[in-house]
Amino acid sequence: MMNNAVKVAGLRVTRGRVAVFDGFDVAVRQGAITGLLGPSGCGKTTLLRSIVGVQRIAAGTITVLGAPAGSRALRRRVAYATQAASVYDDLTVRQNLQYFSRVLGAPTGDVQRVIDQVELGPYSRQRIASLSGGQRSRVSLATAMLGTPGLLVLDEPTVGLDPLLRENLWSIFRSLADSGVTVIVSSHVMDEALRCDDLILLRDGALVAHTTPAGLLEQTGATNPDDAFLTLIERAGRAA
Ligand SMILES: Nc1ncnc2c1ncn2[C@@H]1O[C@H](COP(=O)(O)OP(=O)(O)OP(=O)(O)O)[C@@H](O)[C@H]1O
Repeated sequence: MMNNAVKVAGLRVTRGRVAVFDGFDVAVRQGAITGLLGPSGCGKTTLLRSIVGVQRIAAGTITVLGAPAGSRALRRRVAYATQAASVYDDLTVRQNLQYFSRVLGAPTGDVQRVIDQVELGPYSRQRIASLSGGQRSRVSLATAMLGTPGLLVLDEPTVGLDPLLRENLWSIFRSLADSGVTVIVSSHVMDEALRCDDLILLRDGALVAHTTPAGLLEQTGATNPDDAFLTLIERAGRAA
C-alpha cells in the first residue's frame, strides 16, 4: 500500500488580496523526495507554510504524518527551512545549532553531525553575520536536520550554492529519503526536478501535474524539464 506523509484537501488560502489557493488537493508520498516546482509567485512557499502549519488557511484539511498540520504532536517530527535563514546573527554557527538542538531535545552529537553534513566545519566558530548568503542558508538547513524529523520541508535549499555543494546536499536528501524520511523541496530550478522521485508542478495555485521525472519527460516528449514544464503549461492554457 502506498503511504502518504502529507494529504492536502480543499485548501483555500488568501494572502493579502490574492487567492493563492482555491480548493487545492494533493498528496505527498512517504519516504520519497518530492519536488515542488513552478514559477515565482505560483504558491510554493504558501503550500509549504500550510503543510508546516504556520499559514493561516481559509478552508481545507491538511494531514501530516497522520496528524493535523501544525499540531503539537508534530512539533519535533516536522522540520522546516525557510528561504530566509532563521538563525541568530550574533551567534556563531555552532552556538546557533547548539541552541536549536537544546530546544528540540536532539541527541548530543547531532550538532557536529549536521555541521559536517552541510560542510560548515571550517566556519563553525564564525558568527552568522559574517557568513556569505550560501553559508547562512546552509546553517538554516543544518538546523532543520537536527533531531530525527519524519518530514523535512525545504524552501529552495540550494539557492546560491555552488554545483559541488548542491550535489552533496542532494545526496544527503537522498540518504534521508532512503532511511524513510519524507523530503519536500521547492525549487524553481527545473534541472533539480530530475533528482526528485515525485514532482508537483504548480502554476497560479493550480496543480499542473503530479508526476515523476521520467513521467514528465514521457508525457511531453521533451528532453529536459524546462521544455517539459513549458509544454504542460501551454497544454493547461489551451484546456482552460
Ligand atoms: N504576505 C503576503 N501578502 C500578500 N500577498 C502575499 C504575501 N505573501 C505572498 N503573497 C502572494 O501570494 C502568492 C504566492 O506566493 P508564494 O510566496 O507562495 O509563491 P512562490 O511560488 O513561493 O514564489 P517564489 O518562487 O518567488 O518564492 C504571490 O502572488 C505573492 O505575491
